[in-house]
Amino acid sequence: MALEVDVTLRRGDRMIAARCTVAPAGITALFGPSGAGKTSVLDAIAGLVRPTTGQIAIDGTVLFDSARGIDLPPEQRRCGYVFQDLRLFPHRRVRDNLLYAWRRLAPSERWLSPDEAIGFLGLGGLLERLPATLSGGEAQRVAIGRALLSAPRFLALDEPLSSLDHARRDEILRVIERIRDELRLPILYVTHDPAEISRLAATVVAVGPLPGS
Ligand SMILES: Nc1ncnc2c1ncn2[C@@H]1O[C@H](COP(=O)(O)OP(=O)(O)OP(=O)(O)O)[C@@H](O)[C@H]1O
Repeated sequence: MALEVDVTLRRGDRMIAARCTVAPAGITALFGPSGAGKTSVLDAIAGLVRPTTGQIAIDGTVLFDSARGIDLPPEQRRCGYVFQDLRLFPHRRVRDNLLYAWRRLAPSERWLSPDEAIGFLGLGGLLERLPATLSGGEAQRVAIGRALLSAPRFLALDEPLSSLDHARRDEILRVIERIRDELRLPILYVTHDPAEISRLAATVVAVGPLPGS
């Protein structure tokens, strides 16, 4: 499944442009300096911010088309979004965070079971914990698990290593590589770190302001 994105969007007084094809398997990195608009582009793809113009489609399904007035709500886009600040539900235990979207899916839409996700991410010992008691790496794995259990067509990871120490970064990088290689899910990966891009062998898409804006 290829995700095709060609949009412009307004943020405050700036216009941001993004054009990319996210490959069916592998990692596509949205790269650019702080404030370039990378998170805004993920938000637009996920359906949280409405672009000014353009189209977003995945495998023939149009998620957004300004000219045709198509703007699918987030839950129909099936974007597994892992926010930079994770946004785990603080009052729900890990188990209930993981199952939040999964419980709302039709059984036919589910392609991963909770047991598979828990095993894949090594979350078995954390299920009764509240998010406030988790380490940064554990919380990141729970957020990735919650996204995977929402039966996504693709995963969007916003600077997933930014709040982690060196050892935890390596752990999460290995998780992301296994999602790429074993689950073979398209991954859109926001970073401003060239080392992450070369380690993940990602295709790079530059995000920046529209010339003249
Ligand atoms: N809700 C908003 N209203 C107005 N301007 C915004 C809003 N959100 C973001 N911006 C502005 O839009 C621009 C792009 O922000 P965005 O967070 O998308 O950049 P980024 O490339 O992800 O940055 P970072 O790497 O620092 O996370 C910035 O100038 C930011 O100040």
